[in-house]
Amino acid sequence: MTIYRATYLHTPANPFEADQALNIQEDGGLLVQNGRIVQSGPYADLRAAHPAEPVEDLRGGLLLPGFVDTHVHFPQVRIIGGLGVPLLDWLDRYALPEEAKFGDDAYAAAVAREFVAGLTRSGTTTALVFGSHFASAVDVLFQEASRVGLRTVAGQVVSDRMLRPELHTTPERAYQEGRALIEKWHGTGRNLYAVTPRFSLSASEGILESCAALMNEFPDVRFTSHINENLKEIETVRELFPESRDYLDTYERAGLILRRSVLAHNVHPSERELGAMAAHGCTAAHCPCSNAALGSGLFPLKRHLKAGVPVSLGSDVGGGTGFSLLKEGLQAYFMQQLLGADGEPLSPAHLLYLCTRAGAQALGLEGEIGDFSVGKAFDAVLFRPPVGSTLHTVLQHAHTPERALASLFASGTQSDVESVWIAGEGIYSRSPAPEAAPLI
Ligand SMILES: O=c1[nH]c(=O)c2nc[nH]c2[nH]1
Ligand SMILES: [Zn+2]
Repeated sequence: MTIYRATYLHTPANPFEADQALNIQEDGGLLVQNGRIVQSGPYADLRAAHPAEPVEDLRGGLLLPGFVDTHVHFPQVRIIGGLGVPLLDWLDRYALPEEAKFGDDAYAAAVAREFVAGLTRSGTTTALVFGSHFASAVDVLFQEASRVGLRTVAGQVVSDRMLRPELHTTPERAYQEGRALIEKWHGTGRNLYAVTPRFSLSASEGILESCAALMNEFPDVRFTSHINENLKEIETVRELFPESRDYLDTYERAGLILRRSVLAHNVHPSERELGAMAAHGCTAAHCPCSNAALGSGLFPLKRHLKAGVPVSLGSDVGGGTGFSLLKEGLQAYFMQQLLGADGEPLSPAHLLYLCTRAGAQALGLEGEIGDFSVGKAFDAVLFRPPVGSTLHTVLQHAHTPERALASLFASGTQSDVESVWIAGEGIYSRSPAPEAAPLI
């Protein structure tokens, strides 16, 4: 067993529903055995109860539950930063040409290393991942995730129209390849499978039916796709599905909207769609940096909350601008500020919840991860800014841990992550800063 001694913060309750949802231990202890938290509370109490156990001293930083990114694209790491165009042009110009390269397993393997490293060194310990259109590249992704130990929920992306021929499949092939991947990876180690049609614009009814066949055959696999991101996209989907009431209905009619479904974006929902998502318990993955970068719009968080739709956060790399969920939290906060009276004011507790427990709930993993309650896996990220950095100065002068958390969201980056654990296993540790080179 090990006692982790730290200032830790977590949200065992939902701050959108309960006051005092943020739990803070200023000099806290977490006793971890076989990767699980077995006792928590003030460090002094834990030490008194376990005088002989080794202690990892993590003071001087903030220890948070590992982040859960509920929308991120594996094959888009190398194209982060395609700014200045709306969604459909961005897909044509940046995303799809890059994704076409993933028929080459060696290329996919190189990017898989970059992708998994990008997530883990940002403090993300669980991710719902849009895989590749190529089944073998998805296999490569799961192999890399397993090597590192990242909790990965991922699937083959399927489409049969309007992208480019090499990215298209057929309903029969989508079913066969999906089935083989599920049998190999779903429930293997820390991996789970998510059935993943790209979006209704590129998916015929036949493809959506093949997705539903997989969901019915494997009742525990997750489902993810995109919805209501961009006005031109929504109009095209309306023309392609004249029988459907709205965008959500294209998935709903196929039986794909369930408690285990996560839909990215939902920037422009109707009231009917929000009501139906709430009724099914389906989550909206809010991707604020991507929405801002692609000019998709301002996410109506207040309407989601009022309707009772669960909301989580996604980085949406590469429409998004990087892997750090701190930045997504900050951008979510900005967006709600900019919405004025229509915005939902977000506190540091809301931001932490969105980065952690909300994602765990979206994926049906709230019994396992998402906060530091006793019994959960020790998935954690230690933010300890380098001495001399501005954030280090700010944290030293923060009056309370809650103020420090707000400052971390305001200006924390990947380089402030010192260590990351998944199920008690150290999977990332920042190497010490290199000696400064002499100027002359
Ligand atoms: O942000 C997005 N990124 C994508 O790759 C994509 N594909 C369909 N719709 C999408 N939206
Ligand atoms: Zn996306």
